[in-house]
Amino acid sequence: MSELMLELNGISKSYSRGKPGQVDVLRGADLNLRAGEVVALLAPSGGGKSTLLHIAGLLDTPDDGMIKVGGQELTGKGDRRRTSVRRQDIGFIYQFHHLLPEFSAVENIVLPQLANGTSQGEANARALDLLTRVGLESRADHRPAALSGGEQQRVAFCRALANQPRILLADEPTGNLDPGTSDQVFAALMDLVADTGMTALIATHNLDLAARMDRTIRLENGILTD
Ligand SMILES: Nc1ncnc2c1ncn2[C@@H]1O[C@H](COP(=O)(O)OP(=O)(O)OP(=O)(O)O)[C@@H](O)[C@H]1O
Repeated sequence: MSELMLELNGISKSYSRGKPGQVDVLRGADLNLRAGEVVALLAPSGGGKSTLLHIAGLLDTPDDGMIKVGGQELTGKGDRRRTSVRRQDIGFIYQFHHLLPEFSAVENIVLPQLANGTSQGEANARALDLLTRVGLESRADHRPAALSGGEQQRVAFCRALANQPRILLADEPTGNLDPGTSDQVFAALMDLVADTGMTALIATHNLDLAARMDRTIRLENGILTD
C-alpha cells in the first residue's frame, strides 16, 4: 500500500455562518488519496466541488476538520506555512486557463518557477520540455490570444506542473472545450500525470473521462462517497 499523499478528515464548511440563509456546503467530508492515484471527483452543479478543491489546495480553510499533505498535518498552521506547502506541493488547473495575456506560452510556464527560486535557464528548459510533451513546442513564443482554446488549456496544464507539485487539483479542466477537443486535451493531461507519477484529483461532469481514472468519488450532500 503506497503512502497517503492527501488526507482530508471531517471537513466542514458553511457560508454565511450563523445568519439566515446559511449554506452548509461540506458536512464532514473525508478523502484519502494515495501517492500516484488519479481520482475523478463527481459532483452536482453547486454541490461544493470548488469549495472542496480550494480547501484541499490550501487556498481556503475549513470551519472544521483536518488536512494532511504528504503526511504533514496542516490544520491550524499559519498562512506562511500553508502558502509554502501550496507553492511546492500543489498544482491547480481551472476550467478557464487564467494565463497571463501579455506573456508568451513559455513565459507563462517560466514565471511560477522563477517565483519559486529556479534559475532562468533551468526554468526555460523545463517549460520547453513540458510544452513538447503536450505537442506545443512550435507555439512556445505565442501569446495566449494566438492559441486555440485547447492549446491554451494545455499551456495551463504545463504551468500547473512547472514546479513539479506532488499533487494536482483540477476543477473541470476540459469543461469549456468542445467534446472532441476535450478528449484530446484530456488525453494530454492523463499522459502528463502518468509521466510524472503525480497524485491527482480531477473534478469533471464527464463520466467517460471519469472512467479513465483510477477511481471515482462522489460529493453529495456535503460528504464524499466511493
Ligand atoms: N463565498 C460564498 N459565499 C456564499 N455562498 C457561497 C460562496 N461560495 C460558494 N457558495 C455557495 O456554496 C455552494 C457550493 O459552491 P461551489 O462553488 O463549491 O460549488 P461547485 O460544486 O463548484 O459548483 P459548480 O459545479 O456550479 O461550479 C453553492 O450553493 C454556492 O452558491
